[in-house]
Amino acid sequence: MKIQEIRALEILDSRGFPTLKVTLTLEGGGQGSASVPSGKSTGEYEAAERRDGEAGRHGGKGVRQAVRNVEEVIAPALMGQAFTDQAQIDAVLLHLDATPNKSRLGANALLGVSLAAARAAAARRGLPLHTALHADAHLLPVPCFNVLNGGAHADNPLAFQEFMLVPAGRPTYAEALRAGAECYHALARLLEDRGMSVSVGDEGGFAPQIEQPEDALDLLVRAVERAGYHPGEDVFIALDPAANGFYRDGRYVFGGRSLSSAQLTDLYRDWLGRYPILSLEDGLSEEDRDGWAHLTRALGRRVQLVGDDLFVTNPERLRQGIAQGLANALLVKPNQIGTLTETWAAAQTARGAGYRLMMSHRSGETDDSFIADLAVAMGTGQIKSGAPARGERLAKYNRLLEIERDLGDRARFAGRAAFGGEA
Ligand SMILES: O=C(O)[C@@H](CO)OP(=O)(O)O
Ligand SMILES: [Mg+2]
Repeated sequence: MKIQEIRALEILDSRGFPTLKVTLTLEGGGQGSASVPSGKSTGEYEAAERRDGEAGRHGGKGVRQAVRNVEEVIAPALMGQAFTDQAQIDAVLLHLDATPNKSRLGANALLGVSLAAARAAAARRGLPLHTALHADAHLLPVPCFNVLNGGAHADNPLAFQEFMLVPAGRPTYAEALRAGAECYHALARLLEDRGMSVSVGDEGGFAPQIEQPEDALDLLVRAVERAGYHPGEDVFIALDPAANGFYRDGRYVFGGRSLSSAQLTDLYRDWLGRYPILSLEDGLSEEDRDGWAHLTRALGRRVQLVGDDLFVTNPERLRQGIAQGLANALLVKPNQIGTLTETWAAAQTARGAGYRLMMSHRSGETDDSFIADLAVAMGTGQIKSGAPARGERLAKYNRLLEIERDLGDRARFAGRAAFGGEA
């Protein structure tokens, strides 16, 4: 395939900040577009977004330079060349940028082109994206709904960032989505009954004025029951404390507490006995590698331990972490690394080591649903895309409904097995 044209456009993300959308056209037909998300609680070692120096009229820093890099550097280098596959295109992107963290052209510029190319290639073949990426993909991921927001994603006093409901015990993806939405509404009624705010955070989850993570966990369990589901059978819990956010001078400071790494691990162990928790992401800071090793030894057989900031979807950082016995699952965020090929490589490295995979959105999102198809193509068995409300979150969840319907009898819902462990 030969690339005929690549255009980029500065658009706004779900927080009203600039990001970019790339459209790539192939010679002889086939066009694809992709929009790039943006995180707020970013890991230290994520690939660098290209942002302009000055805050623009949107209040956030623009991506005009990233747009120019797509149109003036990347497009001329790719146009007219014949490519046989995605890996070749991504290799040229890496070569053009030639920095370890994509800071020259910007991981946002590279990813936009990389994903748009995948879409264009699928369109040319007349295939749905998930099928084009992996021919017999048929595993529908368990959706993890972030229904209570804290940390960097909300202005409430809750230090832990994400409290997710995981309807892993439902029979199909569509039933899981329905359960998530019903629990979300039940939670709203519960909060209203208690006179608490139902305003929402960046990912569409509620952000009431609570401070203690245990209060949030209790609310989740009550909401599941109120919606008529069984906690620990139909619906489970996943957490993303995003512990970098409350790590101060070697201690974890939240809700009036100051805990050592070992004490926080003990607290998590206690919660595993009290709440139906299936998954714990970034339970400790990325800097606290000894703590991570201890956490993994202590709880890794009982619960999924996901590395997000810890691994930043980077195959090399993941390899180091695996060698040190850190975590047992990888959070997959394409924009942390910058190309589709490297995202696959990270996922494959994780799989090879027996680590599980959770596909993930960013807190700043667009209506692009690429990660829904990618989750199916990779067979991650898990996806988190925020609350079951707000368009940019539902773009992914609703896309998965279409995929499940289109796969028909071949569709399989990953269910509880996707999380391993005993919980
Ligand atoms: O920490 C996370 O997992 C993400 C997505 O939920 O947040 P952000 O995109 O702000 O890094
Ligand atoms: Mg995270």
